[in-house]
Amino acid sequence: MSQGKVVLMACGSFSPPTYMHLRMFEIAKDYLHSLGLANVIGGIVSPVHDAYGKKDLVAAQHRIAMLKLALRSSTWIKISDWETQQNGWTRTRISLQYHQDIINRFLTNISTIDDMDAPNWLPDDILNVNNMNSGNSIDEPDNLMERLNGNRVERVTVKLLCGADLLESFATPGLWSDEDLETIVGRHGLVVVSRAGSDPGRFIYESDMLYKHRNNVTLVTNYIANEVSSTVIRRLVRRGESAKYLTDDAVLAYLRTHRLYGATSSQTEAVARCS
Ligand SMILES: Nc1ncnc2c1ncn2[C@@H]1O[C@H](COP(=O)(O)OP(=O)(O)OP(=O)(O)O)[C@@H](O)[C@H]1O
Ligand SMILES: NC(=O)c1ccc[n+]([C@@H]2O[C@H](COP(=O)(O)O)[C@@H](O)[C@H]2O)c1
Repeated sequence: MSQGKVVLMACGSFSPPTYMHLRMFEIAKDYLHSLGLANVIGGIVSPVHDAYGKKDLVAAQHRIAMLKLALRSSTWIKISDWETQQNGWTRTRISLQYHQDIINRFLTNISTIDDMDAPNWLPDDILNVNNMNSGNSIDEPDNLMERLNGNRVERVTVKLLCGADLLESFATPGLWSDEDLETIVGRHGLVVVSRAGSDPGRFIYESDMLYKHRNNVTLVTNYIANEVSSTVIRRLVRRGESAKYLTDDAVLAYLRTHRLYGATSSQTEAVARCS
């Protein structure tokens, strides 16, 4: 059954962004469309706050700058700096809910956000509200929204897009609250891209909560497996080795210019000579 209009949101460090961080959006969108599971109308990358404190997490300003470079050719994936602008780390449930609320409020033009400028992470399709609302059926009518707007409005669901390793982190004691997971999986939904060394199907089967909500979890097999990760890029950069073709050249140039992850000036000069 179609899950209606969906925005895919990926949360993470993106320190630095890799081709796989962006590739997973394309793989997921194609899969959902090809099976008629959902109409993906946008993608959001939400880098985590500096206070998340993960090893090698460089300042959000750098991670966002690198994401902008990596995404400059994308027509549909936007970057939200909302998490990075908060006073501290934001739980993923809160972030999903925030972005979903803003999108749906924007669509229905509820008075509380009348004077709100459209955030720059808002998918282009959302901005074109008239197109959004023409001739669409409603899967789950929201009477409040209809009453407020006087129109038939199809709500947008923001789903968490992640790799199978993030799904498996749900079992790490103390990392996620049961209540948050219930909301993330039950109300938003997950789109999980396979990753070497993970068995998300088994993981779902072995979790009562995930099994209960399995209709709201889409597993996407990445047949063009690619195990590039931020860790791999940081390691290569630290060792003065080439990370070319694992992420955008402009991202590599940026991290060298700013001496991130132990990049050295000689690497900077080498890039400058080659470009
Ligand atoms: N190669 C990959 N295949 C599938 N999903 C991936 C891959 N690399 C990253 N992801 C997903 O991207 C999201 C953001 O992850 P994150 O920023 O932690 O990237 P990472 O490359 O795994 O980072 P690090 O190496 O620093 O742990 C997560 O949902 C993660 O599962
Ligand atoms: N309880 C939670 O909401 C929770 C727990 C762990 C990680 N996360 C999120 O998952 C992402 C994980 O990123 P890393 O894989 O880089 O650690 C981050 O965006 C982080 O905020 C959320």
